[in-house]
Parts: sequence; C-alpha cells; structure tokens
Amino acid sequence: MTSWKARVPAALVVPNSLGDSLPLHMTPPPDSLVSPVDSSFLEGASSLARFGLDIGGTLCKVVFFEPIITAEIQAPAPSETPKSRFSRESFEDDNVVAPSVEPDDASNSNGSHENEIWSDGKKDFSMFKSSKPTPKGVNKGGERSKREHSRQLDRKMWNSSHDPVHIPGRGTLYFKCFETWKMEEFLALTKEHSLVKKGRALGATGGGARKFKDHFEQIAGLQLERADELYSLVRGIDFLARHAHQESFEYPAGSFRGGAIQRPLKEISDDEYELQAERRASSSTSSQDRSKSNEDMNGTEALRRVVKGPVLATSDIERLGGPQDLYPYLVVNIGSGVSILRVDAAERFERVGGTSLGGSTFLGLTSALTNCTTFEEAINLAREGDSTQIDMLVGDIYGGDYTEMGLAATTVASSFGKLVQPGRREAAMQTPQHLSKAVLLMVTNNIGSIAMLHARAAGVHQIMFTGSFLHENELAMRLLAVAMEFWSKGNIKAVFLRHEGHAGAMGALLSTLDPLNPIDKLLLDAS
Ligand SMILES: Nc1ncnc2c1ncn2[C@@H]1O[C@H](COP(=O)(O)OP(=O)(O)OP(=O)(O)O)[C@@H](O)[C@H]1O
Ligand SMILES: CC(C)(CO)[C@@H](O)C(=O)NCCC(=O)O
Repeated sequence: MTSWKARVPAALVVPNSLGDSLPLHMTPPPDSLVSPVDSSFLEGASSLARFGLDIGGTLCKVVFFEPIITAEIQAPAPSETPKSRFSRESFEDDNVVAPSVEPDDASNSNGSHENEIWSDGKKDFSMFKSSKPTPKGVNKGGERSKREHSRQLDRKMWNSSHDPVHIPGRGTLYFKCFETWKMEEFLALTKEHSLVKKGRALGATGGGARKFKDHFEQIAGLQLERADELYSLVRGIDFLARHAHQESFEYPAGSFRGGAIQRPLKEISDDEYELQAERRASSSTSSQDRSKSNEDMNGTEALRRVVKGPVLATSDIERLGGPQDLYPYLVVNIGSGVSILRVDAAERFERVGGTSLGGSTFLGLTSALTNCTTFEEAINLAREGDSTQIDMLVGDIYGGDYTEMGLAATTVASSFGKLVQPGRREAAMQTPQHLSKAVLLMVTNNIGSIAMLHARAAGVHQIMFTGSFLHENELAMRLLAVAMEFWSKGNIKAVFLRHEGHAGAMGALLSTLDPLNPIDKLLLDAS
C-alpha cells in the first residue's frame, strides 16, 4: 500500500493563490435563518491556544487546544535571565500573541504576570468553553424570534454535543463549528480577537483551506498552513481514538436482532454463494445467459441484504480501544460528499472511492421538499417520520415477501417510488416528517451499500464512519450498524467516533505544531 504522500499530487500540497478574487462575496442561502457567528467563540481564548481548522463545503470545524503550563515549562520571572527556551519571550518569539484579556489580578507575588497568565485555571476561559452566544443587536419584528431560535440551535451544535477532551497533564481540546458561508464574519472576528499573532501560521485543512487562503491573509493577517484533508482526517482519527476517552464505539453485535433484522427468507451458505459465483464465471457469454447470470447475481446478493424497516435496538454502545484495534480499516467520511479510504497504519492510506450522495444531499433535498432550514430540524423531522408512506416497498409490489429471492415485504424496493401514484405526492407534501425520513434512509442506505462493497474489495472487517452528517444522527448510525452487520453476517462491523466531524480539524492542528516549541510539544509528544 502506498503512503498518502506518494499519492497526493503536487497541486494538493502547494498552496494555491486565489489571484484577485478578493474581497469575499459570500452570501447566506436566501431562505436561511441568519445567525451570526458567535463572537464568544473567540473571546477569552488563551494566547497560547493552538487552533486547527477544517474548512469544508458546508461546515468549518475548529479544534482548539488550551495547554496546561506546568512548573517545568513555566516562564521565569523577567529578572531571571538569560532567556530560556521556555521563557515567555521565547513563546513570543515564536509568534504567540500577548493575551487579549488580562487576568483580574494583573500581578502576582513575584510582581510578575507570568504565573497567572501561564498557569492553568487562572485565566478566565469560561466564555470560550461554555460557548454561550453573546447577545447581539437583534433585528426588528419577526426576525427576532427566528434569530433566537437559530441561536438556540447553534448553541446546541456548538455547546452541548461536543465534549472537550482532557489530556492529562497536557491540556484540553475544545471542538466547535460554524457554517462555512459565515467565513467572512469569522474572519472579521478572528481579526478583532487577535486569534493568532500576525504572521503565525494557522493549521487548516479541507477545500476551504485552499479556497480561503488569501482571504485569511488579507482580511485577518493570518497565514494558513495547509494540510491535505484526507491525511488530516486519518491523523485526527488516530489521535482522537488514542487519546479521547471512549472516543470510538460500536453497537454490539446482535443488538438489533429480534426487531431490527429480519432473517433472510432463504438463507444461503458461503459455500453455496461461492459455488454460484463459480457457475456464473464459467457460464456462457451469450446475451441471454449473461442477463440471466446478472439476475441470479442480483438475487443472490439480495439474499444478503434483507434489512427490515424501523430499527429497534438497545441504546447501549460498546466502547473500543485505540486505533491498534482498528487496522486495517475503511474510513467512510460523510461530509457534504463522501470519501472512502482504506487505512493500513498510522498515516498510511489510500482513497479508494467516494460518492456525491452525502450529507448535503440529505440536507439539500430535505430542505427543498420540506422547507426546513437547518440540519437539526431535518433530523428531528426524520425521527418522527414514516418513510413507508413515501417509499415503494417489496410488499407494495409483491403483496408480501418475494420469497424466492429472500426479499422481505418491508424492504425498500424503490426510494420515493410511491409518489408517482395519484394523490400521493400531494399527501406527502403535507407530511414533511415522512419526506425527511425517506431522504435520510435513501442517502444512508446508499452510503452503506457502497461502503460494504468497498470493505469487501479492500478485505477489511471494520468501517469507521465519520463526518458531521452523523452528528446526533442516531437513526443513520443505527441503520449503518444494522446494514454492515447483516450484509456481512457479522464479519464487518461499523465503528463510530464521538467527535464525528472533527477528526480533520484535529489532524490539521497536529500538522501545524512545531516539535521545538514547548507548548506544541505538549500535544505532539502525546500523539
Ligand atoms: N449545523 C449543521 N449545519 C449544516 N449541516 C450540518 C450541521 N450539522 C451536521 N450537518 C451535516 O453535516 C454535513 C457536513 O459534514 P462535514 O462538516 O463533515 O462536511 P464538510 O467538511 O462541510 O464537507 P466536505 O468534506 O465534503 O467538504 C452536512 O451536509 C449536514 O448533513
Ligand atoms: C470533494 C470532497 C473530497 C471534499 O471534502 C468530498 O466532498 C467528496 O469526497 N465528495 C465525493 C466525490 C466523489 O464522488 O468521489
């Protein structure tokens, strides 16, 4: 297997200029509820904080490391010369900006600010950590409640669902995100809050790290140190799986039985499957035989794909250990689109495929069909939906199971297939929940199907599903877990990440660290 470096074309590692396309012309989607980027996002961030950004097609993910400065690396008082590698000055030489918010009590018993500035727990980071949106001027009239509503959604997204990760003796990682179309606002805030001292590089990945490179430089005075997005993803998964407590998890095998999975109506053994495959290979190539062979293959495959409708399962999940438990594995990153990688070892991977039917397909189609405006709304609708009102099932076609081919009556035969029937479309438009659920099933099942084929082709037994599409998306995760378990007869399992969308930003943060810098070493030595 070739390492990523050999496979990334030069254009991916050489920063690309946007030429004179500045200034930014980014407008929010017309129907969207406009919620400003929360400025408390940046207020109170430590001058020593390290940031990693993953600027994707839909979301910009941010990982923020707040180091613990222990006695060993604490700066000496100014009188203590000569300047050491660990002194405040040396940090500043390294382009760390002076804190924008001084501690309440600006001096300590040594007459120095150092301890309060550098010691953990003295400086007030609460605004950043809690990520409570700072109240801002509210638009007149009905805009107010819309904004409030939207803020609540943002708050949930930024606040409650992504727990910080404490790395003992080193510091804490925080996880945030905002929609990429708010980049202009983010850049203005970045400048306002002196996120990083001018000239210091900021670790960034994702398509936006290339697209917005010049904007960062010209608007915020920040240089982006770009890392390849899939390299960052793999590196970030590795780091998080190793360091974040109970980061990766799976649904225990068999937890969906007795409700989730219907036994195939006609079970075939692996031997029989192989036999049929051999027969197919040696069969005549006449067009008639070929089409019969295809039918047979589809039917045989179908036997392995009988997954029943609503997923009923225990909410228990099994926590896994570090990445050593995973290699080799497939990563299926469900972002706006989907990338599929085979990972053989730390930093050794290959992009083996992808699909454009991803998270933004779910959100885009759902919003077109239901007028919902946020991901959270779309997911909440789907939770209450009944997709059998929208999808054409095997039972709708056969009047029951298609026994010969092992297709249960409840299997979706054609996503959205019922809408062609008279009156159905009009009825469906009144039930956004059903529509949203049908879109979610369609996109998720399609991804699961492609993932399974790639897992088989790559000969792996574990698939790590990541990407913000899975954010608080229990329905999709369970569907994927059921599908992988069922189709592989338990040989291939689905694994998930608690910080599902932030692995890329984590990897970008790691890429920008300098092994000679004592703060950076805190994280690098841990990795
Ligand atoms: N608050 C949110 N706003 C918009 N989409 C969200 C939100 N939360 C989760 N999502 C889902 O996450 C998807 C984006 O995932 P992610 O951030 O991993 O991808 P991306 O980096 O923006 O895209 P890509 O990697 O393809 O450039 C969206 O398409 C949507 O399905
Ligand atoms: C283009 C990227 C890599 C950007 O993250 C992603 O959206 C993706 O993998 N899309 C699917 C492209 C494909 O069809 O393979």
